Amino acid sequence: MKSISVKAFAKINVGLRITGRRPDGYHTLETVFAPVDWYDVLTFSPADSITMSCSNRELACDESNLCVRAARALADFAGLSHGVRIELEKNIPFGAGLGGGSSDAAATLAALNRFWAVHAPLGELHRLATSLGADVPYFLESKGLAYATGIGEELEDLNLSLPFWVVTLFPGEQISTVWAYKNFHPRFERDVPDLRHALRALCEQKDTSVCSLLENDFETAVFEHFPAVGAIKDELLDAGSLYASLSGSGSAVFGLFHSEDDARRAVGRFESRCRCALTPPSFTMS
Ligand SMILES: C[C@@](CO)(OP(=O)(O)O)[C@H](O)COP(=O)(O)OP(=O)(O)OC[C@H]1O[C@@H](n2ccc(N)nc2=O)[C@H](O)[C@@H]1O
Ligand SMILES: Nc1ncnc2c1ncn2[C@@H]1O[C@H](COP(=O)(O)OP(=O)(O)O)[C@@H](O)[C@H]1O
Repeated sequence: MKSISVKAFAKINVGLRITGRRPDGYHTLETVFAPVDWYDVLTFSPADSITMSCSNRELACDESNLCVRAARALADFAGLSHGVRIELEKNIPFGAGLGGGSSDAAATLAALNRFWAVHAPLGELHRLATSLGADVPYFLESKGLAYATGIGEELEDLNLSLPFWVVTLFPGEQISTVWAYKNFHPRFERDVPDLRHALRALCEQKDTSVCSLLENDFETAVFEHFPAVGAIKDELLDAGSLYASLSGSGSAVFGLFHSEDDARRAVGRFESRCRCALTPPSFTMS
């Protein structure tokens, strides 16, 4: 069998409201995931056992890696003892709130489902994905903007796309998701229209007045503990972005821009200090 290579894209959260805490400790939330043009490349080749290598030596390639965990979860589900060699070209920063690990896990599930001819039904893949991480189903099931509730695994395709240039910056701080969920300032009770309304107005009418509804509930705690991250957001606004926000639990920050020139100028301003990605309007994962 031949090798196959696939891209695993990063996401940003356009608005993120934490709405409650479940008895198992997980938090319920309301968010909109959007894809950005920053991706890892995974290559799968035949092998006798499940093995993995990665272009970034900082990332463990053992049983803790989400690619290996996804491969094992699928093999266990299918009752197979097949092997695979996974090579990960890691480009997406981790501990960034960009979902890179979750995207790698989803790409592994989808690719091995074909590579090993498991043909697991979608419902089963969704269950496996959720067991690997709350963000994993998004990468498995969507290519564009998706509205997420539950713990992030209940998804609705919005059939919308962002009509803006997106500049995504990684300030270099690695922030653990567990830390962020322990330290955010809860605001569970809120009487606001749901994020779908805001996204529809923003995408269909370019109505930027709705941006005030797009808070990210991690920002206060993250900016208190990592002031440099808050400063990057302020600088993005200063550079002309119509809206800027932390993505997920950080530390990545993104800004939306009307014009390509302004977005490229912003990249030029930050690229010597931060890893950056520029995403064109109406971007989808493909
Ligand atoms: C915050 C978000 C926003 O999209 O993304 P990131 O910033 O990590 O990219 C997600 O909720 C992260 O999802 P994901 O990274 O898949 O989380 P998981 O691996 O399932 O969970 C890691 C830990 O985060 C906490 N957790 C995660 C999701 C959730 N809805 N409630 C939680 O409380 C739990 O303590 C859990 O043990
Ligand atoms: N394939 C992978 N890519 C990235 N991180 C991984 C991977 N496998 C396991 N991890 C672990 O998951 C953590 C969170 O990674 P990631 O999902 O990229 O960030 P975030 O949750 O901030 O979006 C990393 O710090 C790392 O310890």
